[in-house]
Amino acid sequence: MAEIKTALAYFVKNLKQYWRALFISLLLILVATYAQIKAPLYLGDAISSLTDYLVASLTPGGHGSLHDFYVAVFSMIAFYVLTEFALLISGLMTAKISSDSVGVMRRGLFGKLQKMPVRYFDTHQDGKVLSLFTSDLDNIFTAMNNAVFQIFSQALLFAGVIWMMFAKSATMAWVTLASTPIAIIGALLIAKYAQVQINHQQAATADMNGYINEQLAGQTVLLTEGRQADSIEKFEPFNDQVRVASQKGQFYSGLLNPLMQGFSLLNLAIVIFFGSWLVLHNGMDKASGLALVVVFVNYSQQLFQPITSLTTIYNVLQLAVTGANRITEVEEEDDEVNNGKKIAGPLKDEIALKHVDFAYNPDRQILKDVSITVKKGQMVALVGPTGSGKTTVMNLLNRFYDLSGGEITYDGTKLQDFDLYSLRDRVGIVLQESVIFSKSIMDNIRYGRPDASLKEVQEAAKQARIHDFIMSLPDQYDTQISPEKDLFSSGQKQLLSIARTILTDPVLLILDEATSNVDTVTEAKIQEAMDNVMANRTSFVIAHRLKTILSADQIVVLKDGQVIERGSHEDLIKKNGFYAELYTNQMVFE
Ligand SMILES: Nc1ncnc2c1ncn2[C@@H]1O[C@H](COP(=O)(O)OP(=O)(O)OP(=O)(O)O)[C@@H](O)[C@H]1O
Repeated sequence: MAEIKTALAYFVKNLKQYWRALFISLLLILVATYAQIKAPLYLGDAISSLTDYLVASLTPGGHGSLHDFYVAVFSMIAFYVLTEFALLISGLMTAKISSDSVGVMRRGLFGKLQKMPVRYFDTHQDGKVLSLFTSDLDNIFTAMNNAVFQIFSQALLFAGVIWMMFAKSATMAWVTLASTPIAIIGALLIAKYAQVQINHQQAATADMNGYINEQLAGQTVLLTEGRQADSIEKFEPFNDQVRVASQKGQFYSGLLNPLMQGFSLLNLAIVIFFGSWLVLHNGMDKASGLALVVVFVNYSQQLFQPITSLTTIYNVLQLAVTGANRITEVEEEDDEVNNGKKIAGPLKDEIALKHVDFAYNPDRQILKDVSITVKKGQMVALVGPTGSGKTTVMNLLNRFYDLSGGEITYDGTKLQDFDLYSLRDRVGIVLQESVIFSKSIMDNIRYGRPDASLKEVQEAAKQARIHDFIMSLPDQYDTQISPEKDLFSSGQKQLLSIARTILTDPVLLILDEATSNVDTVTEAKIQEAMDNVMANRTSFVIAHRLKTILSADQIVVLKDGQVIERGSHEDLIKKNGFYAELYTNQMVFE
């Protein structure tokens, strides 16, 4: 019940701006339903007036008139045309309302994701976040487009037909309704079984997608290790699960229509048989009797249409309710906290981490009492074994997470006191894994400063040592990059992100040195590019190749989240501790 309440609240929120169109659309359905249940009455009139005419014509000396017959036939046609016309317009309006409102929902969800803290993306699989857009919003669209209005129109039709039948003849109405309870129970049972199978099918598909995702992500390892046959063999059970579940789902859903057809025919037989019997034994005149049976034959068919539709819709609605609940869950997540009012300006003095403690999860502390000060224009290098917390320090400087203890200050002001976006505007980050967007090279470089001119972009690319490569491409800076057209090696991608960072001219630079194996020429270029971007800039560098940080003003050695040594390269070598050992080991392999 709570699920339905949440889903309703979500729909009301996103549909309220369309209330006028919705109202007109529902009104049209009302008109269509009224015309649809009214039309059989004119069919009855037509038959009875035709019968009267025939009887009169066959009586010697009598002559009948076809006037009433024509009126009835034209009225019937007019009502059927009205039905279809109103349904057509309402259908078109529904399609527009559904696509517009799902567009609003999509925009709302996408906007919400942009405001989420990094922690949310750490703890949620990309595939699951994406399925909110692909699967959940699609289910909502299907439900809105096909189901929501159908419920209204079919429920109205069902009630209207029953009302009309009783208005016309209560006895015949009871005869027509006699078999419907069994039909409704049968339809509900089938819908319930079909739902169970659809749930199985969805779960099996999610498992299979997870497996495919993992295998595709690890394709290179899979090929190198020659595990293709094993990968295919392990895929089979997942595939089988989906196949069996979808077969069963289709079987139960497929049963519904024939079963309802069967009930409808049975009902038709009852109506014709008992109807004729009643007419014959109730002393009704033949013309009216015949007309009454024909009218009820029509109603009996109209009665079964809503039962079939409503049970088919049930499954569609179920999926939409689940989708709306999943999206609401995301929308209710807290936004990234941004209470600070101060606007970060150019750095005057220093950035300092003071006794910083931090944990991603409460049960495991990552940083313990870390203190680092970097003066304006200085370069601090962070070194340490893998998992020692280097990237974590960088994440905190950009306020991707809040601290558990201690503080980080920017010219003496705590990071929380700054407006988050102004702070991040001042910070430039070059990550190990460079991010490239499906845009032109030009737009990729000026991603952080979309108004930059070609000259400025080229200057940044020159400093980043990637300009010559770009100029060697046929479309140069207009070259479009896409996942299918991966022109850059990982080293070149890092040069491109260095160019992007140079262009934004950040006050504080965070640089995570690429660990990927790049050739020596590219490595030298990366080094030059890094030197260029760091020149006269306050910077934090995570260094993996220690020879790149020999000139750092301060080297901070982290181990298990704690600072164990600090000083210049010479100081640390003299100290002959952890850093000296690390350095000596690397030099042996260089
Ligand atoms: N988002 C996260 N959620 C939970 N734990 C995390 C998260 N990111 C990192 N950790 C954990 O924090 C610890 C420090 O990780 P971090 O990435 O800061 O190390 P690092 O020194 O940068 O390592 P590397 O040199 O391998 O990049 C690791 O034990 C890691 O498992």
